[in-house]
Amino acid sequence: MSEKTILRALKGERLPVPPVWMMRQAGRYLPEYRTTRAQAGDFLSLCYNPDLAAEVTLQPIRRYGFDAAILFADILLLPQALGLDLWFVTGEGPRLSTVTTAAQVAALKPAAAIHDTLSPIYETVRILARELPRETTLIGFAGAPWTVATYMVAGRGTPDQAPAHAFMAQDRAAFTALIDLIAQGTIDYLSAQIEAGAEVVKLFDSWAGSLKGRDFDDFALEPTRRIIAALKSRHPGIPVIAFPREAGSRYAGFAHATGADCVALDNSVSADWAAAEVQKDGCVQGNLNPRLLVSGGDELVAETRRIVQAFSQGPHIFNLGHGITPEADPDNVSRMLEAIRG
Ligand SMILES: Cc1c2[nH]c(c1CCC(=O)O)Cc1[nH]c(c(CCC(=O)O)c1C)Cc1[nH]c(c(CCC(=O)O)c1C)Cc1[nH]c(c(C)c1CCC(=O)O)C2
Repeated sequence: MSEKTILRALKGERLPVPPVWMMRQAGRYLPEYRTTRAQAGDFLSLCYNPDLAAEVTLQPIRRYGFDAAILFADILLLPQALGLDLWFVTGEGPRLSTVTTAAQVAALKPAAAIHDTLSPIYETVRILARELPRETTLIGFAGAPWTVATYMVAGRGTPDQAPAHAFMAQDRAAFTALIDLIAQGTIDYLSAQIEAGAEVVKLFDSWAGSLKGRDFDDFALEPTRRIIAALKSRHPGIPVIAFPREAGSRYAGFAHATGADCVALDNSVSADWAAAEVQKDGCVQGNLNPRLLVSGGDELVAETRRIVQAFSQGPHIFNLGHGITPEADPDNVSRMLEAIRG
């Protein structure tokens, strides 16, 4: 059987050793990333430089032999392509011009215009499709509409997404129009990544946990369902991973309701619960606390083995519950891989 291990797991196959990759595997914990980033100048220049973005995507593959590479880019490039200003403040994070009224939503560019800004990203994907080892799966990605909207409304990351909740409460129709525009842009953006060579796509809904009840249905579940339905009709056979982070009990049934082929789990849910309630609908991924790659030791090995064991009865891709942090020790990643692969 020569099909790539990640694609087999995404089709529902249970593998004796789970395939593995890590959220944020190309990043500041790697000295070679810091060197290339310095060469690019700043983070956004790195994202929009296809040769250097492909280089940093390949670095963790060379060092660790992960089963998947994730395109190096950012979820906030789409808001920039829709007309917002975007910049990164060193040590603080992203800043954007904001969208807080119906008139500002109406003034954004149409989804069809995004390719003018995003075409270098498609070039990165084309380079990677040529250069990756034949056993490595190439994952494209975008933010899910709610998470992207939280940054567009607040102009930055927020602990509780209060500005987006306030916009929603004040003018639900205008907020819905914003979500719809992002969803359409996301469909076009991910389609272009697939056409350039992405074999799997992932939707990051990092702030899904702050949506409750009907708001979760309207702004996390429904846009994800719509994006997946459109992608499946344009690109049958391309698997989609959904990451509704901190969805808690709403992880149950999420794959079924949205059509996702795999649900990525954060580290706040129990692996045993997720094995029973989420994995019964298909492949799962995630759950290791990224803090353990900073602290290492026996706890890292024990937790890694516990997660492998908990998900061993069904389709599973090993991953973290969130991105690896800059403080992580690269040697701890090797220890984690040894605990998985033996
Ligand atoms: C919310 C979000 C963003 N970006 C992303 C999310 C969703 C996942 C999550 O919840 O973490 C997704 C993302 N960001 C990045 C990737 C690249 C692929 C990979 O995982 O290796 C991916 C998939 C690179 C990045 N995106 C960013 C970096 C660090 C930039 C640097 O080199 O200084 C990287 C490698 C910057 C970024 N980008 C974003 C923030 C809030 C920040 C600042 C925080 C930080 O610095 O870690 C927005």
